Amino acid sequence: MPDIAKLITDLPKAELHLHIEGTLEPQMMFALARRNKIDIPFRSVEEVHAAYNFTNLQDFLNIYYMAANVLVEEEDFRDLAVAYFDRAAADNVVHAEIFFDPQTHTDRGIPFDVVINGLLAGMKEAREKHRITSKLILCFLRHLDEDAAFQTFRMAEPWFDRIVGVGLDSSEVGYPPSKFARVFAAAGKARLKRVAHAGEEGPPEYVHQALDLLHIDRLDHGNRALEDTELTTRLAREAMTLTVCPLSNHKLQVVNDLHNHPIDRMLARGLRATINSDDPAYFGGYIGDNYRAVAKARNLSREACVTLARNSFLGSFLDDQEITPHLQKLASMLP
Ligand SMILES: Nc1ncnc2[nH]cnc12
Ligand SMILES: [Zn+2]
Repeated sequence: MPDIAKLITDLPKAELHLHIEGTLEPQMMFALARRNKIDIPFRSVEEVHAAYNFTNLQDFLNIYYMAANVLVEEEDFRDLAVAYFDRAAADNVVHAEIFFDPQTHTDRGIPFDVVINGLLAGMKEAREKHRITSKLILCFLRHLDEDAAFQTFRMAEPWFDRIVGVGLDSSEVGYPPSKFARVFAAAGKARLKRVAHAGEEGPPEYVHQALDLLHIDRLDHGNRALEDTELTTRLAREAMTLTVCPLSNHKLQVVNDLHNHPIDRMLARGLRATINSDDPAYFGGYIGDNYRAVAKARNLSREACVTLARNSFLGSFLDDQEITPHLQKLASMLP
C-alpha cells in the first residue's frame, strides 16, 4: 500500500457529517424490504447501482427518501447503525456525530421513539464492540415547513439529553436557513448545538444566514462560501468547522471532477475543513475512501491529511479532555 494510503487508514478520525439513512446499502435495503414486506422499485443490486446516477442533490434525495421506507422496526434502525459502525471501525473512526432525519420516518407513521431507541442501541453496541464514541444530531428537513420542524422539536424534547444538537438538511435551493431561525433559537435555548447544511448547492448568502440567523456551531459542506472572499475570511477567523464530503460533492456534481475539489484551497485559506462521507452507501465510499480519493486527486501531503483528521476532533462536540489523546496520537504520526 502506498505510504499515504496507509497513513490515511491509520489516522484516528472523527466523522462529523454522516446521515445514518445514507448508510443503507442495497443489500440491506433488499433484506429489510423483504422482512417488512415493503415494495421497492428495484429487482437487483445492479439495478440499484444503475439508479445511483445523480445529476444533482434532488435526484439523490428522491431515491434516498424512497429507500428509507424499508426502515420500520426498532431493530432495523439498530441494524443500520451497527452496520455503519462496523465499517467506520475498519476506517479507524473513533468518534462519530451522526445525523438522523426523524421526519422521514414519523411522516409515514413510525414513532419517534422507535427510531431513536434503535439508533441508540446501535451506538451502544458500537461503543462496546469497537470503543467508538458517538453522538446524535437531529436534522430538520428544510423542504418541510417551520411548523413541522417545531412539531419534531417538541417530539424530541424528552430525548434532549440523548441528542447533542440539531441540523438542517434536504433540498437546499429555495429553502433558506432564515425559514428555521425560530426553531434554531429554541434549540439554542435548550442548550443544543446547532449545525446546518449550507453552500452545498445554495449560494454564499445561505452560509451568511446560517451564521447570523441560525448561529451555527458547525457548517455542513460550505463549498460555495469560497465564492465570497470576505465570508471565507470570516469563517477562517471564527475557526468555523466545515464538514466537507468529497465523494458526495463529485456524485452530486457540486464539483465537476474530484481533481478540481477545493479541499486544499480551503486549508490554504485557513479554513478548518474536515473530511466526511455524507451518504456513503450512495456516493461510492466511506470516510477512508473519501480521504484516499481526494488525497490522490489533489496530491495531498501527509501534513494535510493529518491536519484534516486533527480538524475533525477540534470541530467535534467532544470536550477538550476527550480530544487530547486523539490529538497526541495524530501529532506522533508526523515525522
Ligand atoms: N448531502 C445532503 N445534502 C442535503 N440533505 C441531505 N440529506 C442526506 N444527504 C444530504
Ligand atoms: Zn449531508
